[in-house]
Amino acid sequence: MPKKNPRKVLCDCGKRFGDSQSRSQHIRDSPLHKQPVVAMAYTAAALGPVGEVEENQELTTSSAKGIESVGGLYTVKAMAGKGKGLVAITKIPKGTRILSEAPIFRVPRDNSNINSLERIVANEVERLNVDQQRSFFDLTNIYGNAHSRSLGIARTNVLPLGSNTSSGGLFLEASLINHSCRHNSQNTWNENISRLTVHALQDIKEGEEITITYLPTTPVYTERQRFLQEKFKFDCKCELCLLPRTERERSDTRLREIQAIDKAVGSYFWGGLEPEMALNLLHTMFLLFGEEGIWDGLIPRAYNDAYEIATENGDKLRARVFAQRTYDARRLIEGDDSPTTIKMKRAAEELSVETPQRLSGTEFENWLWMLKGALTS
Ligand SMILES: C[S@@+](CC[C@H](N)C(=O)[O-])C[C@H]1O[C@@H](n2cnc3c(N)ncnc32)[C@H](O)[C@@H]1O
Repeated sequence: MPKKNPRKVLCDCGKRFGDSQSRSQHIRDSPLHKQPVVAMAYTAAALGPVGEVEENQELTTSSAKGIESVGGLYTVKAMAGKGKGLVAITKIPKGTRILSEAPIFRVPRDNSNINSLERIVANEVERLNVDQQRSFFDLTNIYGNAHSRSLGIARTNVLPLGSNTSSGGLFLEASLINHSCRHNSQNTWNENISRLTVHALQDIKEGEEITITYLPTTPVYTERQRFLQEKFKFDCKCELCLLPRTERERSDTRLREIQAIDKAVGSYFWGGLEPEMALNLLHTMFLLFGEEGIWDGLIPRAYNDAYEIATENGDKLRARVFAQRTYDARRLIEGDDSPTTIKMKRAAEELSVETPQRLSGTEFENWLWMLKGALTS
């Protein structure tokens, strides 16, 4: 595949850059990518009590207004050491939309002026109806007396309304979803329906807790613990963090490798890498995702990178396959109605070229990722 001139790079968040700043560098540095919740300076505040409820006690049903618990798939329960959480009351197949919820109000995520934010939140809370106010004041506040109770609750619970916006939303039910570094679900803001959706990333068993990630990227163990303690005031004891030391170190090595590949692929877009090498690296990244049990938004993102590499090099055959894979992965995580899913569906349809029919299985994958020894198309 001949190398074309470097062009401007488009990040997931919509930002373009034409200089030597790699996409992954931007992701690391950008506050939009860094802050999954209200983005403000960390304030050392006393911990609000989480978990003042009897363990495993069923607490509410998803009857709060504006929430679609799609088919009554979960209930709210007290989770040991975590406060409340959502638990599946039936088997939830991979790709299922578990929840679709409108925010009760929106707040800026990057407002560093606490006084102004206090006023915004106070006004929004005052506008809520009595039921909503009751549910709002039932949410966790990890900031203790550092702010007004309303602002503390907002800062603890606000979720981002997309990755290319500085706006956050307060959700009465999605806010009850706890974190796991090996999360089984993903939250996404769907601009087309103006709702936050939560989709199952894998089959979830009846009785299993529904979890999302609060992490902005895929950091190693010590970085994860530091971030979660600083921003959310808890020590993570998820399946990944509780691995025996040697397994945890192996996981950290894989995560570092994923980060390094992400950075290297970012450098492709400004001319720092040959396309064959970029695709080879992305192939390795997918192997690492599999070993590490990563099924979230990193999957469509990596396929999208491969799609852009192929497109940029005029390689319609591969671009068609990668567009289809990006679309399939987005659909699982965000549903058919999300703007990014719809965009990738169109991209795949527009590339109506035939893929090499004579190849299948490993041979096809070797060709697709331009691995050594692959048959040329
Ligand atoms: C947005 S709230 C989630 C719902 C919360 N459990 C509740 O009862 O309202 C975030 C807070 O929940 C708790 N939390 C979330 N995930 C946790 C986990 N994996 N382990 C311990 N606490 C967790 C932490 O106190 C965190 O600051």
